Amino acid sequence: MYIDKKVTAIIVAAGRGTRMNSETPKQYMTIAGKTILDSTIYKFEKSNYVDEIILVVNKEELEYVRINIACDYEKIVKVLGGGKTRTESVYEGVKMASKSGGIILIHDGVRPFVSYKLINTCVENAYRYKSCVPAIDVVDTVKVVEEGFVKDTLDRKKLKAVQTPQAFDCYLIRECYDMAINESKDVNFTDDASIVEFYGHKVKVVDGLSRNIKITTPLDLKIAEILATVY
Ligand SMILES: Nc1ccn([C@@H]2O[C@H](COP(=O)(O)OP(=O)(O)OP(=O)(O)O)[C@@H](O)[C@H]2O)c(=O)n1
Ligand SMILES: C[C@](O)(CO)[C@H](O)COP(=O)(O)O
Repeated sequence: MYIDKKVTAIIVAAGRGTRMNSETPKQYMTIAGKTILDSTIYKFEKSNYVDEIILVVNKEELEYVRINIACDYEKIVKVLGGGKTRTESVYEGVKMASKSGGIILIHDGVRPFVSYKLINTCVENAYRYKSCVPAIDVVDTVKVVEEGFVKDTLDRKKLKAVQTPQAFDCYLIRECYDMAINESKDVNFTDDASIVEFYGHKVKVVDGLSRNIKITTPLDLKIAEILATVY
């Protein structure tokens, strides 16, 4: 499909990886000889649709990343310092990318197994619908638990587990993020689409990929080592 808009990928990698329990932030851990962050950036560098990449990292690592990582990629146009939460880190990228007039992809730096096809699908659907997220079916039964007892069992047929990249028209995501940051600091948004939904916009859902895991825990790292032998 011909996309007559600039496509900017924001890769957020400013987290500390507390659930990984490791001194080195997980995005700098190595799998199959490459850091997780390098493997992630590579997918966007080689994507036919992506024109430029904005990388968001911890402020303390800015210099290191600029010198040792960013210079290896032609599409990285900016390395920015992130914030205390994922939302704050994404916002730094959104403020910069929204000047492009195009499409913004927002991706976790710790999802290196994203495919080129999924990136394309998200861009194409954001071009058409302004917002798009990839999602997979939930395989467990999900319950609402309060004070150690089940309050409710949710209808699994209606549930999806959402991944990144999440793709948006740049003006829409900028407007929603501006409002969220300025007005709703108490709301706990765990992904970017939630912010767009919160302000009443529809979000298109496309099929995600089981292998597109977010490397979060030591077990995920073991799974990632196996996935890296195949993808
Ligand atoms: N302040 C933050 C927090 C998270 N992230 C990024 O958002 C993605 C998804 O977050 P998560 O897996 O939760 O990473 P961490 O915050 O590092 O992990 P934890 O919650 O276990 O500390 C990661 O690429 C992470 O680096 C970020 O850019 N800025
Ligand atoms: C954005 C996300 O990856 C979608 O599944 C997820 O919500 C990030 O959550 P985290 O709390 O930063 O791990």
